[in-house]
Amino acid sequence: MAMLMEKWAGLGSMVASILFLWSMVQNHIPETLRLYLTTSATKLTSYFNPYLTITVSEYIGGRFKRDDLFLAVESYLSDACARRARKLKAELAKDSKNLRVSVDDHEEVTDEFAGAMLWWYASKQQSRGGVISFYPGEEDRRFYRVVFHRHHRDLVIHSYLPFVLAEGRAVTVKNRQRRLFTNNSSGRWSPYRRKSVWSHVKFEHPATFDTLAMDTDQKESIISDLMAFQEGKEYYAKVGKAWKRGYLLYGPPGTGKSTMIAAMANFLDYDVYDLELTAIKNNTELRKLFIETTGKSIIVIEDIDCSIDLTGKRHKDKKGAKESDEDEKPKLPTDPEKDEASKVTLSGLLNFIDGLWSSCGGERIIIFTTNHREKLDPALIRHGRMDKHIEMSYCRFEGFKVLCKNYLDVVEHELFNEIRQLLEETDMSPADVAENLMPMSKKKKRDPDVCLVGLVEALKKAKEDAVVAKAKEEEEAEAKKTKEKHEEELKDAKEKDERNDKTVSV
Ligand SMILES: Nc1ncnc2c1ncn2[C@@H]1O[C@H](COP(=O)(O)OP(=O)(O)OP(=O)(O)O)[C@@H](O)[C@H]1O
Ligand SMILES: [Mg+2]
Repeated sequence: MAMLMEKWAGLGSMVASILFLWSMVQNHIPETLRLYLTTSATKLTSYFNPYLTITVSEYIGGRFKRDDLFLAVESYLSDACARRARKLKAELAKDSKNLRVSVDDHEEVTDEFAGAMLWWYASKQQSRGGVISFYPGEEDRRFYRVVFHRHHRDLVIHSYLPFVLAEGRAVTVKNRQRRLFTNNSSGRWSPYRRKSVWSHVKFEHPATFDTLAMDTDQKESIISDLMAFQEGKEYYAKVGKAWKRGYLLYGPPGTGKSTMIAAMANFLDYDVYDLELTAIKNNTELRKLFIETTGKSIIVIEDIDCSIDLTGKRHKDKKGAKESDEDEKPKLPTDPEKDEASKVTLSGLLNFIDGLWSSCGGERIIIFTTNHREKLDPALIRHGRMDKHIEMSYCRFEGFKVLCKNYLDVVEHELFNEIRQLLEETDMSPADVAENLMPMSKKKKRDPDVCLVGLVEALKKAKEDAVVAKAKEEEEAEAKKTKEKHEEELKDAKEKDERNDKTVSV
């Protein structure tokens, strides 16, 4: 035992001496020789070692921004490989409500791609002693390193790494907190802060296509349209069109236009830009706002007919006809030169939709909503600008069944036949139907029977009101007609009298 101890002690002192000697040599041999020795050692190892290594560092070049590939690798490994790792770390991702679990430093995870085995390590490089840096990441430079057999060199560089980049980006998009943007009035724009033109809050609307009450075929058609758009990157590039699509949602108030936008955003996982046209002074501001939007987003202009007067001006101007004076809304000049400084023009808006500025990226959906489609300029809503026109209509039985299931968990009821009949005969918006299915008074609680009886009563009342309103309307129309006829007769009589007077005087 004593001999063994002695041997170990001797070995220890020998190692210590070698290390000391090596540090002395390092300090005293010239820089070039040291470099030469290191390079030769690397060459020698690589001769015997068939494995290659690629390092992906956290900060490269512009030190303020984390490298895109690094972030993608981090997301990819957390999503695809973390289950195989035994040392993980968890953190609350920035801008996100989710916990993010990723592979911890010095932990190895294996991955397989097209028959090739790959080993990933996460690690960090300590900064040179005592340096306090202003730049983020300067103290601890984190990196990921992938090791693979040199046979797979081309596969890894040309296929695997691009695959990791795409997958990692997709995971990042999936996990991000989506946002609802609204445009600030230009008085609040700052020339120094690029992001001051839009303000945002978390987008947390719970609407989905499952909770949306509407005709099933129409719903299916919208969903397949959205899916085709989302997967259509190559197609749009092939036909030479900007990767964007326009939807016009029209219908009476409370029929679910805004809810549909939220359902679309949730379905596609997109951000929403709610563009308030009345807060914009001119086309230049409109253009700037558009440039500041990002891809994977829905740009919405709600109640387009109310925000600004865009109705039929092009036609009137073209024909040189007089402008109608019934409209009290602010007038929209068609000629940009005339009032460039103070107005958003129709042509400005058309340019906006046509994606003249699509050089700043694709994958955008533009949605207009209106209660009065007929009031809009046909140029604004022609196909190519608003590719799909979606009518949101009054609640019919199919829509009612969706609401009934969502609000009351009821799929069958003895009152359904009566309700079906009443819904065919009465125009009631889904918002009003929903209101009847969700009574907030304590007395009624959420008893489905009580709610449905209440709905039947409301529908009957709406039907009676509609009959009364129609009768009144007809009465008014009749009275107007009689009045006009009477005026006409008076006018004729007056003219006749005048003619008679003239004949007498002659
Ligand atoms: N088709 C629908 N499916 C499910 N819920 C609906 C539907 N339509 C309306 N609602 C309910 O009614 C409320 C109002 O709907 P929403 O704001 O989407 O109507 P809108 O068509 O945008 O109305 P407006 O024209 O006044 O803007 C929503 O909160 C939603 O809960
Ligand atoms: Mg709305």
